[in-house]
Amino acid sequence: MSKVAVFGAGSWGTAFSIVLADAGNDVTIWARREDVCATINDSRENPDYLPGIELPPVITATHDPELALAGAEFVVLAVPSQKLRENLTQWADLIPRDAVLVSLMKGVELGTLKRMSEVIAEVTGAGPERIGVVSGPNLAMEIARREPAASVVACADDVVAKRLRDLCHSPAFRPYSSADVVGCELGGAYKNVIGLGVGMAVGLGFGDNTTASVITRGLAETARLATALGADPMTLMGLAGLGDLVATCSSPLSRNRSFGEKLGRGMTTEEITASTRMVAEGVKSCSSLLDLANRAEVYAPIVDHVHAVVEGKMTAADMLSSLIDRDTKSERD
Ligand SMILES: NC(=O)C1=CN([C@@H]2O[C@H](COP(=O)(O)OP(=O)(O)OC[C@H]3O[C@@H](n4cnc5c(N)ncnc54)[C@H](O)[C@@H]3O)[C@@H](O)[C@H]2O)C=CC1
Ligand SMILES: O=C(CO)COP(=O)(O)O
Repeated sequence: MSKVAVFGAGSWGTAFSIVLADAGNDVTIWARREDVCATINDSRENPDYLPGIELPPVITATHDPELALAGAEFVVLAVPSQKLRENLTQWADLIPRDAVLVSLMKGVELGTLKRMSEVIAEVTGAGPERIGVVSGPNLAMEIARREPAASVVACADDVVAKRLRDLCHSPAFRPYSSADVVGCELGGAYKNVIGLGVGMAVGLGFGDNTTASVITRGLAETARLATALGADPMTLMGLAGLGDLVATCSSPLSRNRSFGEKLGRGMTTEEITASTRMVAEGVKSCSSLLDLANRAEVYAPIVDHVHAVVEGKMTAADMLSSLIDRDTKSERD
């Protein structure tokens, strides 16, 4: 049994805490809101994010980071990507020096264009052997219901990747280890943007040919950027690439796909953002991924077009016409 601190009591932080508890660990969740801590501790539920799911007794919640981090062997981070730096800066000095930091987040920081593992390294000074990533087709509500699913746990250090694998292998959750942190993180961040694009097509009333085309060309685009930035292309063919893309783009549970669907039906980004409490990471990361692609001189037409719709510079209908209108080219280019 390991002692794990999970920072973030949203959908995925809470669902992954269930996985960790089912895998035999002692889990303390840090929640930003004290009322969420009280509800988790008293009612064994987190109704704002996972209504109807009973949390195992081994999970407790606290608003005090020091309490959550005391003796923690693993520190799991599950706050919105754009909020990681400001939060982690406050917690960094409290983190035990030998604890492994694990990112559950799927985004790229605006401005710095850093992946979450890079933000973690910068803020805490932890080396690559102390930083892991979990990414795969893991819609929080399905995981919380213990529906069978697999995922990838990546760390540059093979021994630590295997420890992470053991840490979260539960009766319903099967992790595979990998050394490709870059591929897993970029696969996870990019699929959110492709999910927005697919959602737009659904919102416009288009069918499976359109969505399959966006998914497949989205995967090509993801692999193009990720490999240019050092990822193994095979990672993108695996659970953290294709697997996550399929789950996100097929599921009405995906916040990114749902957000895109509303854009496709004509709502604005501001209207949709105001109507939900949950994060759709692609709305911000489309901008940072586009900047990353431009910096690496990688052609990224889907991210470019999704970004234009999110920014209100193009309608979803014009986005799809414009993507089709482009000069034709080889499928492998
Ligand atoms: N929900 C899912 O199915 C999955 C989500 N992820 C990723 O996990 C990360 C977290 O997402 P979710 O838990 O789904 O989000 P969520 O929207 O369900 O919850 C976000 C949590 O962060 C907290 N939060 C919001 N603003 C904050 C701030 N300024 N400082 C500190 N905490 C703040 C909220 O109170 C909430 O507890 C994201 O990067 C997401 O892409 C990854 C896999 C699955
Ligand atoms: O990452 C996810 C599934 O793997 C969750 O997707 P959404 O953030 O779009 O809900």
